Amino acid sequence: MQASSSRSVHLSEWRKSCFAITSGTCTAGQKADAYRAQILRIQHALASSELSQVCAARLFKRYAEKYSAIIDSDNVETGLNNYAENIFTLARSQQTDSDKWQSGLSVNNVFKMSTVQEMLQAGKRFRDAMLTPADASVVIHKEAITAGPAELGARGGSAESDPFPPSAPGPDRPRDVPGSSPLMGPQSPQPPVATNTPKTCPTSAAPFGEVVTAQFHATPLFGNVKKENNRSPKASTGLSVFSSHQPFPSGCGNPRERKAGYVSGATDAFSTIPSQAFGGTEDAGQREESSLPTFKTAREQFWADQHKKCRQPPRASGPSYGGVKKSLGASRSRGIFGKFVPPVPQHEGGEPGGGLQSKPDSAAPAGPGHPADERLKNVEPKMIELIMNEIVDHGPPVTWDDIAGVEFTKATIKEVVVWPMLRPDIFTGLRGPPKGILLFGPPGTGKTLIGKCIASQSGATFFSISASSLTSKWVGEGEKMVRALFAVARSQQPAVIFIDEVDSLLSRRGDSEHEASRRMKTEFLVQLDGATTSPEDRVLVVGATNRPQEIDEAARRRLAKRLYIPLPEAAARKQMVTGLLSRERSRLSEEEVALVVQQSAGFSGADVTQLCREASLGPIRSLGAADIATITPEQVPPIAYVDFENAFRTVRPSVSPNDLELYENWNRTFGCGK
Ligand SMILES: Nc1ncnc2c1ncn2[C@@H]1O[C@H](COP(=O)(O)OP(=O)(O)OP(=O)(O)O)[C@@H](O)[C@H]1O
Ligand SMILES: [Mg+2]
Repeated sequence: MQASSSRSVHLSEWRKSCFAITSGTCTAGQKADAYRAQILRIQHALASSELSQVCAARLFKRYAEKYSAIIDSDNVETGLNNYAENIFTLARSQQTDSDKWQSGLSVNNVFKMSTVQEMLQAGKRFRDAMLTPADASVVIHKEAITAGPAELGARGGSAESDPFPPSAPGPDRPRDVPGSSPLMGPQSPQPPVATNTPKTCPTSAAPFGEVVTAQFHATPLFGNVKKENNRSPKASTGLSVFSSHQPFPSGCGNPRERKAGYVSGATDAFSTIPSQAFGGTEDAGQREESSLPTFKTAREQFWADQHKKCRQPPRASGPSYGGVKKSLGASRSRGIFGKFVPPVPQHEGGEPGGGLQSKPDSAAPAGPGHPADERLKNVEPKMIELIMNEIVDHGPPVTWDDIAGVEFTKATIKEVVVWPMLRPDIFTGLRGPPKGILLFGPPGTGKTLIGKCIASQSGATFFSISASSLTSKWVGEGEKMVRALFAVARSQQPAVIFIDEVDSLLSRRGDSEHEASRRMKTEFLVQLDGATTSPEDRVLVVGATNRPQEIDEAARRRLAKRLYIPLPEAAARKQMVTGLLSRERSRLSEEEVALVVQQSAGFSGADVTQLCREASLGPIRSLGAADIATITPEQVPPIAYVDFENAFRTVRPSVSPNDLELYENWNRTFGCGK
């Protein structure tokens, strides 16, 4: 009964104020009063559970916007241009003494406020005591840390989000009581509780921050101090002073911002997370910090110093092994210099684990003369990074025994790649290794496999480069990429640059060819020739191709060791077949294996592998579909000769006799084998 009568009272008041607002005869001040009254009524209704939170939030937002529009407007007829005073009034639930809604404060006399004076003094002190920007930052933080917690602790919450001083009247200061509305204390369903309102007004911090920042911007040191000030004890004091009803300048700051803050703050206030009410201010501070470059934090200064150090040559580094492909840079924390990956390790002062690993059996020295840096000084860091990504460091290791046949080739490669890496002191002068090797032969004979074996066994930094990695990643700059490649390889020596399908990179230069492509090839030849390298440099280029006749004649000369990788002979095929069958269950007799070897004459290594794969599927095919679903691996029948017979029906040699003749001719003409 009582409740219904109070509701009807509210309703009639509501109607009255609605009429006052819409009548068109009331002044801006009256309208603002009416809106304010409505806002307070909404708060009251919410506190006494007459309105749902959703409904109250919606109404509050609506009236807050209208109210804000009037007090912010500088139109003398429709607005009050008196924001701050009215916010105070709203906060206190009192009407201002000033009938005219004019603030006693002006922009000038705001600087006489003790709080503002304090801030200015603090700024001056910082400026005077400034040693470096980093030091200043430390001071600011220190102050915030030393003085802040006491105040925060006393308040039992965020000083920023609670504009009330500890001395504010207790009952009217609802704390963060779980389940209670942030607007109204749980035990205060009394009409308008003014002290709750500031929580709905994050703008209470905004004008403050704006004034302070405007002053501090005069000195570069405080270029981005806004956030610090908001956090500093002085900022807290300022907020306390502000909320303890000290006058504050009106008209400072952008009314639209204030309005937005007010309205969003109002919405926040209706959420059940009071501490969010001031979140927007904090974020804004962070954004602002990043946009003002004049001030460096200690961390930024540290990074800048580090960066300077990185640029300076002194980096004693031994040659590094290329066990780092992809992991180089990818696993690093790059910090603010994200893109740049130093191509050589930083043993001193570098990031732990960030650089390259030490090459275990590295023979070549890089040493204290920092040759790596010297070599790379004219190379773009981005290109260095791309090249470093071509270093091979993973994949299953391939041993020399995994390569069947090609004994002469294997011996030659050991001679020119492995031993010189092990004993550079012996392999000098005439015994010095060649600068380039060309592996050529029919497809599927193991050229790439040999490349992988060199990568695993040589102990050198192994760059696996394809024409596409030199051209497509850096369109039109292939020439520079080639230069970068050799520069990086020299810095990582001993190094092997393996170029699979080298014909696509070093095909004969033609008239119709694109200029960029020609230039890249020419650069490659220059680098390969060693004109730009010293005789001690241990960089070996290994090219592989199944189209040797297409290689540019100048490149052919530079790839001095041209090794023919022929189709595997019977012994090699046998080694392959037995090797492959040893990993599966099979019941081929010696004679049957010999038959398979005999029948596979003319097969390449890849063909033999394919034959064995096909044969291995024979036992499975003999099973029914139902058995395949249920059978265990052990129950799969072993591979038999009959499976090879069937496989021979589908697997054919991939190299034709005509093709073979071309290779053999080319080998006779240009090859260096026996
Ligand atoms: N001599 C060999 N010993 C063992 N396996 C071999 C040998 N030659 C070829 N193979 C098998 O054939 C596969 C293909 O070989 P690889 O890719 O090295 O041929 P390639 O000469 O590079 O061919 P292409 O000229 O077409 O690039 C290898 O993965 C390996 O399984
Ligand atoms: Mg290949």
